[in-house]
Amino acid sequence: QDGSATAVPSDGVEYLVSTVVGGQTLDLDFDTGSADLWVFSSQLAASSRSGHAYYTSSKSSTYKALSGYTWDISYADGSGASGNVGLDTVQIGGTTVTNQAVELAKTVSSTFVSDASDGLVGLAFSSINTVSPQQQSTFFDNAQSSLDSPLFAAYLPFNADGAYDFGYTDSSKYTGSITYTSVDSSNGFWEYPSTSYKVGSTVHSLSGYTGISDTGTTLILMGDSAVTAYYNQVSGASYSSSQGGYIFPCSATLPTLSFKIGSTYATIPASLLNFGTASGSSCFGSLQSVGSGSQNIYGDVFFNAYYGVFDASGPSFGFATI
Ligand SMILES: O=C(Cc1ccccc1)Nn1cnc2ccccc21
Repeated sequence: QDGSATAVPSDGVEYLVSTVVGGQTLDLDFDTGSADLWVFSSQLAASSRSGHAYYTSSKSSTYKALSGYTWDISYADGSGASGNVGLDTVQIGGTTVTNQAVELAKTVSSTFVSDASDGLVGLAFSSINTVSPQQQSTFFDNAQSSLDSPLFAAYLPFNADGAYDFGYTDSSKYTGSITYTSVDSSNGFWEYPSTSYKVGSTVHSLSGYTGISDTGTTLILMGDSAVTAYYNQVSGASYSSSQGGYIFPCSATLPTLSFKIGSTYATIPASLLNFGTASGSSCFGSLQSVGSGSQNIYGDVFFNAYYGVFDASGPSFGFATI
């Protein structure tokens, strides 16, 4: 059944959604860049659980263990988690899935211990789910048959409560029309061609590049050529190895950044491209390097400017100004 769940900004790093798993409430990070639903669990060492709500399978009357099933995920930022698997009822807003694969963490990397979320809800394609010996389906894949339309949407306004809508798009959350582009799901991501960008009004080619809509990434991550071209237009900008990215004087004037999603440019306003104070009078850029490869990662900063629609029919990705 269609529904909407509130997404609350946390530390400016992620948006958390209150989710009920087997009657137990956890604040989960919705991640369109991965496909595992995993939770902090009673199987974690107490030191790893500190500061977190966690799931205890023995306290759920609807939990069913999947004997011998395991999961082990590594994310592009070097973090990771692993554990075992069961089935339980998961409620997100007004949408409920019974017999959802719930991945119980036995280990989590240090970044998760210090992070605010109590686990993740993967909303990429189930083809990249890590459960073995039988891959499991995402919450969205399992929910689709009960939704009016096989889609979900992310509304993540800057420094304000947002929402994930399941089964419908909410015209009160965006202006103008939604522009859609075909998605190539062969890598398991919501991925599409992204072959040009603009720094201010200057157009640059990015031949062969794609973009990924990834709510599990905070910033906008692009190839080094784009990142260099952008910060060359910012007075006093430099790469700081100690800060782990490009910084600039907080007083600097920033150009806008636009990039093609399919054939339509999305434009990120200068205000969103200053991620905030790095140290002293230096500010950290919202645009950073993705490292190697030809996939740009359009994270939460993109969704601060655009309502994003993830439509399984096609599949396609749509965006509209918020
Ligand atoms: O890993 C990343 C950021 C990243 C770094 C380097 C290259 C490409 C992307 N995002 N992410 C997406 N989903 C995540 C889930 C957990 C941790 C990080 C997550």
